[in-house]
Amino acid sequence: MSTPTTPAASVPAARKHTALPKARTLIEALPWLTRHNGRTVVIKFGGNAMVDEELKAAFAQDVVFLRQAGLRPVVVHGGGPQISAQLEKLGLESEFKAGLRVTTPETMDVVRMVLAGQVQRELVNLLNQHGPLAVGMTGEDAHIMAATKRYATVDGHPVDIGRVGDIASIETGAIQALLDDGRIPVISSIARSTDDEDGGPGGGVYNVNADTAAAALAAALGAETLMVLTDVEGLYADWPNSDEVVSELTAAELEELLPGLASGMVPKMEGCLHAVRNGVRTARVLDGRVQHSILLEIFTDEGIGTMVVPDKREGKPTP
Ligand SMILES: Nc1ncnc2c1ncn2[C@@H]1O[C@H](COP(=O)(O)OP(=O)(O)O)[C@@H](O)[C@H]1O
Ligand SMILES: CC(=O)N[C@@H](CCC(=O)OP(=O)(O)O)C(=O)O
Repeated sequence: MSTPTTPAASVPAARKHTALPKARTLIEALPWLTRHNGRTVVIKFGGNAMVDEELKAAFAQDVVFLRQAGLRPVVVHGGGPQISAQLEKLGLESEFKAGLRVTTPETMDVVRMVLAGQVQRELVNLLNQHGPLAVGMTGEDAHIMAATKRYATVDGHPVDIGRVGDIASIETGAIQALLDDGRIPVISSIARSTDDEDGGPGGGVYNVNADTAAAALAAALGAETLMVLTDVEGLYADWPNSDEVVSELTAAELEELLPGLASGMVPKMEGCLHAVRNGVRTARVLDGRVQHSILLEIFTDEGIGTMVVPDKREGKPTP
């Protein structure tokens, strides 16, 4: 007597669940998860990218996702438009020279109040909707960032723009301790002064461009990646005449382009150059107006924006 068999046609090749596409999406991210596990990522969130509530909430989700996926995200935030709005409310004017805010001692008080008391608090609160993760600090805390006076270069000449600083040194201890503890540091771009003569109102601290601060921090932390979120798609090759985005360029190529760039992009691209010249594997400028731009950039092939990579002799970047 022969053994009964089930007709082959009635055996499904593989049982498919309706949620299978979700599993596929997760599995697609596996190589990226493996590659970035344990790596530090510094994310600069620009004031111009913080335009609406949904975007801010999506930004917070992305950062928390990175943390839960085993990366070590650090947020450095800007707030230029928010500072300008507060100055206007107080009847004070905003003036920029070579892309840097002219910062009187009075302005410095407003910068500090808005960045540390308003923008940073908002980001910390958004991140902490997902758990006790974010801790906000300014560069003054635990000597994280020290700065010296910075002059703007206008028509080739140095111009005094008040309490604007350039990073002189960074102590990463407090940030590393927070990262080791599973927290997400959120840093405002204010630095303590190392100049001796400081004192009086607004004395002792400097207003640092947030792109500059993020790049310096990325280099000091030995970050894998610096991500700068802003309100354009990336670096436009021929701004403002065309919207063709430069998708990738080397440090040497960027160095050549820098003198021709307009303010706004200057501190970002200078920061990207500084980062990749100082050990950061890739520096990217992303469109912060695109929801989940961080996840799209880190976990998919469809990288968006502009990526700066080191020159070949500086080491091969991770894609
Ligand atoms: N080559 C360029 N490519 C893209 N944007 C440029 C370029 N040159 C100047 N910009 C300007 O830089 C701006 C981004 O810088 P900024 O306003 O300081 O943003 P954020 O607040 O995100 O730091 C863009 O909105 C654009 O107006
Ligand atoms: C010296 C200087 O210009 N500091 C900036 C700091 C904030 C910042 O950089 O904010 P965004 O990233 O949103 O432009 C300012 O006062 O506007």
